[in-house]
Parts: sequence; C-alpha cells; structure tokens
Amino acid sequence: MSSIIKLENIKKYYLTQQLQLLDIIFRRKPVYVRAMDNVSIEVGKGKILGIVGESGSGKTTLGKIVSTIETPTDGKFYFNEEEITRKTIHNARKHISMVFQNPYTSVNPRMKIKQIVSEPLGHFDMEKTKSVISMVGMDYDEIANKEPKELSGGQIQRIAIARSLIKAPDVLVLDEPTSALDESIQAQILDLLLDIQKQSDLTYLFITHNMGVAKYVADDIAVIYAGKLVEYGPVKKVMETPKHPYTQLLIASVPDFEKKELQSPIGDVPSLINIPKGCRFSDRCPRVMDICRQREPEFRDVDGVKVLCWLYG
Ligand SMILES: Nc1ncnc2c1ncn2[C@@H]1O[C@H](COP(=O)(O)OP(=O)(O)OP(=O)(O)O)[C@@H](O)[C@H]1O
Repeated sequence: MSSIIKLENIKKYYLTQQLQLLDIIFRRKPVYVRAMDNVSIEVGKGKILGIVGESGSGKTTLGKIVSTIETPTDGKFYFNEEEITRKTIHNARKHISMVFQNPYTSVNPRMKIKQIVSEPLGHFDMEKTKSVISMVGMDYDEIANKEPKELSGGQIQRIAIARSLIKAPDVLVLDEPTSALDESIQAQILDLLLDIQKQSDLTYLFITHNMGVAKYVADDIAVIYAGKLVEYGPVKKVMETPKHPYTQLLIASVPDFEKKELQSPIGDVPSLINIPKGCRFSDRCPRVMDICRQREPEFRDVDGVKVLCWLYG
C-alpha cells in the first residue's frame, strides 16, 4: 500500500517561555512542553485513521503537523511519498485541509457564508462555492448571504466542512468535528463526513477523544497518551482485543445501555514538561509492574497491532 501521509519519528516540543536576557546571562535552560515524542504513522489513500486520546495527549498537535500549520521539531513527514521540506510544503498545503472543533470560533462572524466558504481560494468562485455547499447538504440560495449568527452549530460546522473542501483537497484533518455539537446533530455530521469521504475518495485523519466515534468512522486507530503513540493498528483488532491498558480504559469509558455518557478514565495525563520516568502511563496503569516505572517500553508487534507496553516484553 502506498501511503499518502507518512510520519517518521515526529517530535514537537514547544518552548514554554521565550528566554529573556537574564535567563541567558544566568544560563537558565529553556523549558519545553514535549507535546509529541517519536510518533510514526502511515495513512493509505482513501483511508480513515482515527487519532484517539484524552485532552492534552497531543492529538491537535499531530493534526496541526499533518495539516502543515505546525512544523515538527524533529522527524520526517512525507506527503505522497515526497518529504515535506521548505521547498515542498507549499505543494502539500494545497492538498491538505483542516476542520476544527468549534464551528463558531473557526469562522469569521462578520463575513457572509459565501465569503467564508470561498475565502481559502483567495477570490470568489460562485460555481465552486455552490458545489461544496451542496456537498454538505445545504442550499446556496438560502444561506449564501447570511452571517454565521443566523445559523445553528450543526449548520456552521457544515459550512466549515464546505470551506475545507473548496480547494479539492486529498486529505482532511478533522479535529473533534462533532464534539461541540448536540448529540442528535453529531450522528448527522459523522454520516455526512463519511459520505463525502466515499464520494471524493478522500483520506481522513479523524481526531476524537471518543473510542466509539473512532470505531464508527475509522479503518485504523492510533491511540496517543502524553505525546506518545501507545497502540496502533486496524480498528477491528484494536476495538475487539485492545492490548494496551490505556486503550482498554478508553474503550471502557464509551457509553452503552447502562452508561449514558462518556466517562473519563480516572486520573490525568501527566505534565508534558516533567515527563515521568519509564512508561508515561505507569502512574495510572491498573497493571503496572516495577519495570514500567524504570524504563520506557519499546514498540512490539502483537497480532498485527503495534503496542508500547511492558506487558508484551
Ligand atoms: N503552542 C503551544 N505552546 C505550548 N504548549 C502547547 C502549545 N500547543 C499545545 N501545547 C501543549 O501540548 C500538549 C498537547 O496539546 P494538544 O492540544 O495537542 O492536546 P489534545 O490531545 O489535542 O488536547 P485537547 O483535546 O484538549 O485539544 C498540551 O500540554 C498543551 O498544553
């Protein structure tokens, strides 16, 4: 399978504060947030990769790197098997688009809907604007001259999706595209996204904190914890026999008939400034062993799924 997106050992470290003159004089070391550490993933054309993890685990950082909004601190990123460098980034940008979580903050409230949708083109193109607005199930004549405040959250998210499609991208990075919406609307938007993906043979990186949503949409799942990929493989295998204790906790938190709402696993993602020694999940892991607090595990292939856990040697 040839990949359209490939990340190799990607790191993203954010400086917590710019060093001031006094810091330099007193030789204070810069402090970094290690939002992403050695992440490698690969997505085939026309596939959906679900990126799952709790708040603060680094999902948006990964999405921003893939959509070229952020540059990695280290590692390699290939688009259509061509490495992204300063020279090639402009070409990749034309083919990758991102949809953000909050529809109200992702569009300019003072613009008309037709301007919002056509803005990425740099000029107004009525045919293209009409076409993408119809792709998201809306009527151009009805909404073109309206402002965002006249639309519901679900309608604005449809507009944000139309806007992301206007340059006919090959890849969409969808960052929690339904989390800010009412439950009844969430399913409609998920189905719309799946229809568009099939019609246009798009590739999706679908970021979500909800394993249930990932199961519904994705071909493969990448589970991220504290900036590290901890489990990565085909959705069926990951959902049916989750290997990593963190993946098991995430799956247990999905609502079912007894549990009506998504419940966060107990505890918090550790600070990404003072990373704990050994496995980053060891403080919360129900199956922790001595070695987990001493040394970081390495990836193992277990039944076609990559797992970062000492339980598997
Ligand atoms: N520009 C930045 N400067 C400093 N730290 C940042 C920056 N962007 C993200 N971070 C930090 O990186 C870590 C990962 O953040 P990220 O937004 O990628 O996580 P997330 O899994 O998407 O969480 P959420 O679902 O809450 O958005 C967090 O600790 C966050 O505070």
